[in-house]
Amino acid sequence: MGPFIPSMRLGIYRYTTMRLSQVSFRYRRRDRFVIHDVDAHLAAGDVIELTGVNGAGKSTLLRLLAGLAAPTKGTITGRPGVVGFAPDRFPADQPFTVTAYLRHMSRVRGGARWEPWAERLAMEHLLAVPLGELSKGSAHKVGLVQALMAEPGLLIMDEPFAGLDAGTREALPSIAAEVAGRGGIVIVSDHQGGLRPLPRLRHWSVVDGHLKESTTAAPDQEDSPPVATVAVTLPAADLPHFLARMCDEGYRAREIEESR
Ligand SMILES: Nc1ncnc2c1ncn2[C@@H]1O[C@H](COP(=O)(O)OP(=O)(O)OP(=O)(O)O)[C@@H](O)[C@H]1O
Repeated sequence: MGPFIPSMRLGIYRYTTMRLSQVSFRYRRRDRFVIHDVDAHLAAGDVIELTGVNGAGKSTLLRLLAGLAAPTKGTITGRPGVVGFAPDRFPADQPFTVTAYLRHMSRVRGGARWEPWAERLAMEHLLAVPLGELSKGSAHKVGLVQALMAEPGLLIMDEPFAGLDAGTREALPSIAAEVAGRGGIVIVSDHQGGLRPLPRLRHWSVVDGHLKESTTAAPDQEDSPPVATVAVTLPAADLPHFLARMCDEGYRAREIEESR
């Protein structure tokens, strides 16, 4: 244990509830609606898996959640201030190397540190590569780093497992759990069950633009034993490491009040 440091900031403190009320969306006037009357709430610490067939409206819903598109009808409230969005198709047609792009995004994000994420996602060999020359999986990693670098309160990943190498696939559930452990909300569209190792994963499916939350637990959550909640007091400086360790071990852990 390190020395007690009386005050620290983890970046995410306010435990938000984000609400979608009667959200509908169409791309153009006179087009049909592709999202219909969605009511939903997302609480701090939630990790949500989103599924649906091609064209059901998953990416559109994620863009609405991220604030990249505005509902045609209805409202979305309580969106955390920092949103990280890793799109399904990372725009790789820009004339930058990976490093130049991530440096630029870091400046946009107020000097956020991207290097630890590049290291964690084993990207050193990609840093000098122009974006346009990246494989789909490598481009995804760059998209993930730009989404993660600013410690998002809302992290949205659209099909992040597609084309990813095994190491990064294995790292993603821990990363999602860490963001949730800091009080963030994580939403991931995924058909591959990549987040199923996480306890208490919520499951949403989009069917023809309608959102359904499945009431049946994922197989590995069925018959789960009763849970207990404990309070742990520790030096503030140890908090990030402690939360990461708990999340890595499959527990749901988060700070419940600001250190003084
Ligand atoms: N920019 C756009 N302009 C008009 N229609 C669009 C646009 N983007 C998507 N759509 C339409 O909206 C509907 C939902 O598309 P969306 O991409 O959200 O579905 P999805 O579930 O993510 O599909 P996929 O799994 O194939 O990515 C589809 O009918 C699609 O054709």
